[in-house]
Parts: sequence; structure tokens; C-alpha cells
Amino acid sequence: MVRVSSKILALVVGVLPQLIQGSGLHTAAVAKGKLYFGSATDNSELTDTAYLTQLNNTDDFGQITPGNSQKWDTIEPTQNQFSYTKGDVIANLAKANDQKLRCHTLVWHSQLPSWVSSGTWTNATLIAAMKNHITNVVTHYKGDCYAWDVVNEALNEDGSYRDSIFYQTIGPAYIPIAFAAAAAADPDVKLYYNDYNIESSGSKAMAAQNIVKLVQSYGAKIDGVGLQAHFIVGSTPSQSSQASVLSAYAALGVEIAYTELDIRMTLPSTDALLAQQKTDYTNTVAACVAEKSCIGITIWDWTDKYSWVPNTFSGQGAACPWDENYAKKPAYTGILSALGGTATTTTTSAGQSTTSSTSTTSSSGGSTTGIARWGQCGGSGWTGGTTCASGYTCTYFNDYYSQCL
Ligand SMILES: O[C@@H]1[C@@H](O)[C@H](O[C@@H]2CO[C@@H](O[C@@H]3CO[C@@H](O)[C@H](O)[C@H]3O)[C@H](O)[C@H]2O)OC[C@H]1O
Repeated sequence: MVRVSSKILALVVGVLPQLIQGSGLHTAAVAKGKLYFGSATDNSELTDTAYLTQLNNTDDFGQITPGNSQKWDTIEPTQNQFSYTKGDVIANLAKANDQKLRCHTLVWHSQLPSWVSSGTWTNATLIAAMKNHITNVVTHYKGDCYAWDVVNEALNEDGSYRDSIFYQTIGPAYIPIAFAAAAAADPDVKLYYNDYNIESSGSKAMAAQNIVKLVQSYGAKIDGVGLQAHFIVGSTPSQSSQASVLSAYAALGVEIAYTELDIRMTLPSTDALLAQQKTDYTNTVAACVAEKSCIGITIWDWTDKYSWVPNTFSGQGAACPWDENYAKKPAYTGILSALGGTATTTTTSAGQSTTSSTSTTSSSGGSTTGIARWGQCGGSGWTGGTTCASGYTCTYFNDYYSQCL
């Protein structure tokens, strides 16, 4: 009979739970004081049972985001006809798994139905259509979402406003109007501005900060800035440059989340690229860990099998922490170590698996040009101190909103 010393037994018993359970990404993130580590997903992927099993693994994923099923073209393909079937599948999955749901997205220039993108609009009719969309959708998902990405990608790379149908027709005021409508429909849900290339300092990150100030100056609620973080292996911003912009957002009194993290490479994948990808993921996650106001991280799907990257960026891919065969890549270990977790993982090498804009609005009393103000003028006359610059007339649209035109 083999006798096992009590010391060895204690060691095995102590280590066993880690070997069996490991410390997954979400578990480790929560231990670091974050709310969640999560993943995007999409309806078509859920028929893949191996995929679903991992998505349901709440040790790794305490949060999910629908990749497409809450976008305007899916939910309101025809004006005032709402279809929640696909979005509800993801929302119900989150509920069943006790995972947080990030809801994505209400107002975005892309994936719009043609009745919106090619419609003939006036300022008032587009505001009404946008508010109707937001009110319906946010009300439908009231209580289900941790956060809504209220406005997505309103900025150009130089920090100017993107020339979307919303900006063209309404001007920058569409942003605070959207936030106010979302807050009115669900006062408890967190409301985010979400964009890419705002993860390190520069004109676009500065413009994102100005969007926060713009919404705040209108007296509307904004709770967070979402950093999409669609990065490229080898040119991902350093941890320190991400950290400094995170603290700039935090100084505005909002939280921050990494909302769509993935780090793509030019294919084929090599061991060197996978090693650099691990470093890039590690640095990004470490920047969030170090910033108290950074509350969570979402990867834009967890496996290369269903990543959006190859369909969008020709010749690029392998952007996720798991490969297309669901084996963990070095990136997984990097993320876990940045979260302070312990890896008992199988990671892949390239060949095999081994264990081991600037707002011109003044906040009070200044003159505005072409800029909306809340209740500052209207049918019943001035209610605030704002005056329009010479040559502009203050035009009343509704109780929330007027504009110097
Ligand atoms: O043919 C379309 C297909 O192109 C579409 O792909 C989705 C496009 O959006 C992706 O998510 C965005 C990625 O980056 C940020 O800019 C946005 O915030 C995200 O919403 C999504 O992952 C792709 O699947 O899907 C629908 C098909 O009909």
C-alpha cells in the first residue's frame, strides 16, 4: 500500500481546485475589483454547442454583448415596427447565466435601415424618429442591461464630428438628445459614449472627452466612455499611454469600460505574432486593472472562429484569445496574468497546442451658433441666458431642445 504524507495530501487538496477550476478571466477580474470580464456573441453562433458551452462558462465570462441583434436595422427595420426576437435571445441567455448584459447600440451611422439613412428628414422629424427608437428599445430592455452604448462612433479620426445623417440633420445636439431620451426610458441603466481609437491621447480622445462635457453641459446623464479597443498586434498603445487617457476620462466623473477588445494580425499567425499579441493584450488589460474607474473588459467574441475581423479587414484575423479550434492562445494567459489570475491552461502556438470634435457650446450664458440648447428658448420665450450669435435665430423644436440657426 502506498502511504501519502499529510503534507503532500494538503498540497494536492490545495492545488486541486485550481487545476480543475482554474481561475477564469471573469473570476480574476472580479477579484481585482472589476465588475466583469465578458465577450460579445451573436445569434448564429449559439447553435454551436461547444461554442455555447464556453460562452456559458461564467468563470471566464460574467458579461455578454450582442454583436448585432440590438442594432437599429435589426430592431426597427421599418419605421415604428419593432422586432426584438434576436435581441431577446441574447438578453435571455445573459439572464439564464446570471451574466451582465451590455446593450449595443442605439444611435450609430452604420447598420441603419435605409428608411433612416436615406430618409428625407427635417431636424424635428429625425429627432422624433430617433427618440421614438430609443424610447421603445430602452423601455423593452429596461432592467436587463447593465449599460447601453447610446451613441456609437460619432467622431472622425481628427476629432471632428462624423458626417452621419444624425449630425447632418440635427447637429451635435443629437448626442445629448439621445442620452436624455435613454435616461428618460430607464433612469437606472448606465449610459455610454462608445468609440474606437480613443484609447490613447490625441485629437479623437480629446473630442470624446468633449462629448462627455457636451452631454453634461446639457444637463443630460452620461455614465461612461466605452473604449472599443480594436487593436493591431505590434501597434497597440502602450499601457502607460492607455493609462493616461483613462485617467482623463475618469477625471470627468464617468466610468470607463473596454467594450470590444480584440487585437488582430496580418495572417498567417506566427509564434512571434502570438507572443506580441499576448504582450498587447496584457498591457491593455493591465491599464484597466490599474484604473479604479475602469469597470470591465469585453472581448469582441472569444474565438477566432467567429471573429468579425477577417470579414472586415482583408488578410487579417486571429484577433481573439482563443483560436478557431477553441484552444487558448498565449493571449489568454497574458490577460489572466494581468488580472492577477493563475493559468492552468492549454495554449496554442502557431503550429500546435501545448499545455502549460470639439464642442463650441458654452455651458452657461454664452452665445451659441448652430448648437442646440436645452429649454433655452422656445414658444414661451427665453428660459435661460443663452443668446445666439449675430445672424442666428433661436429656433424652438420641443421642450428639450432649441437651436441657433
Ligand atoms: O453583412 C453584415 C456584417 O457586415 C455585419 O458585421 C458586423 C459589423 O459590426 C460588427 O460590430 C462592430 C465592430 O466594431 C464597432 O465598430 C461596432 O461598435 C461594432 O458594432 C459585428 O461584429 C459584425 O458582425 O453583421 C451583419 C451582417 O448582415
